[in-house]
Amino acid sequence: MTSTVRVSDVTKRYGRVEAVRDASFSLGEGELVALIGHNGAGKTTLLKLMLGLIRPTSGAIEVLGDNPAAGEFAGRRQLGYLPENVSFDPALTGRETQAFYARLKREPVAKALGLLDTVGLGAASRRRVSTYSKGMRQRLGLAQALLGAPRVLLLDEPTTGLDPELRQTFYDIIARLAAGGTTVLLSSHALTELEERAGRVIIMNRGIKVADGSIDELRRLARLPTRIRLKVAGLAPSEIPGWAPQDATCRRLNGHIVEIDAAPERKIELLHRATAAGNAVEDVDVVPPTLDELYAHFLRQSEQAP
Ligand SMILES: Nc1ncnc2c1ncn2[C@@H]1O[C@H](COP(=O)(O)OP(=O)(O)OP(=O)(O)O)[C@@H](O)[C@H]1O
Repeated sequence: MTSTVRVSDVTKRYGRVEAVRDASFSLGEGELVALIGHNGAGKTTLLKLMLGLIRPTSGAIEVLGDNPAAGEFAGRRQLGYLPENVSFDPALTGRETQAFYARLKREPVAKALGLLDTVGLGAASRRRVSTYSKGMRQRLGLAQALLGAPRVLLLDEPTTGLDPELRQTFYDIIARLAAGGTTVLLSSHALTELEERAGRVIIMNRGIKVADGSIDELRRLARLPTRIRLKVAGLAPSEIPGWAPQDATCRRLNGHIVEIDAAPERKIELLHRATAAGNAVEDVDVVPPTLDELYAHFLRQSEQAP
């Protein structure tokens, strides 16, 4: 996979605050990567470094083969950015706004206006931005970020304030871009919606990268238990079935459900036990650790590190 972004041993200090400390990672073509972390974890700082808006205190950044902070950054036209708070001139229409940004980026205006349809703003494009809802302004921001078919797309909390349907449209658009080879990096707090969508997750805590991998890789590393939920007939209200392993945590969820925490390597054995002849198991759900739980785990681990 060709790397489009390389962050090597980057530290960014603001006075005594270390916004980013010793961060290193590469992003590849076609990757859809979520950058997650608490407020102040360093996410926006990383995006600004990649955009060349600020320079690292130490370390090096390369975007599309260039230093983004160098005066003449050739890759800039292939870089799309959606800031956390998009703000546009309220007196301009959607079309006028998009045309303005197209000229700034030296892109053909007609093609740029077509992007308004892509983000579902075609019908509202002749209305003033002052009449747009938050979600519509966010779509306009995305249309602006998509100008010039970027090879790298940086999105700062792009789904905040979007309703579920818009979120779906939004993820469909960026998934299509990633499938076409664009590197998409999005910072977010919305962990549940990222779970099935991000191919890779980078977790930041207090400026430090504390985890980096696909959700499956993070699950393997974290070794958190998988919850096995079984619907068992004929149990008394607080009864735990005799076949449940003594050394595993078991709990009752409601009248019928027994929930067992299974270490990753014991999942299959437990399912065998549960479904062995004679057991009254009527249904089973296997619930692996969620991104929320993985995130909490890696944060805890980094806080406990010496
Ligand atoms: N221009 C600045 N001057 C001084 N400190 C700054 C500046 N920009 C960021 N910081 C500090 O750097 C740290 C990281 O900030 P950053 O904006 O990167 O966090 P973030 O992860 O994007 O947070 P959020 O989720 O709240 O947007 C914070 O402690 C912040 O106060």
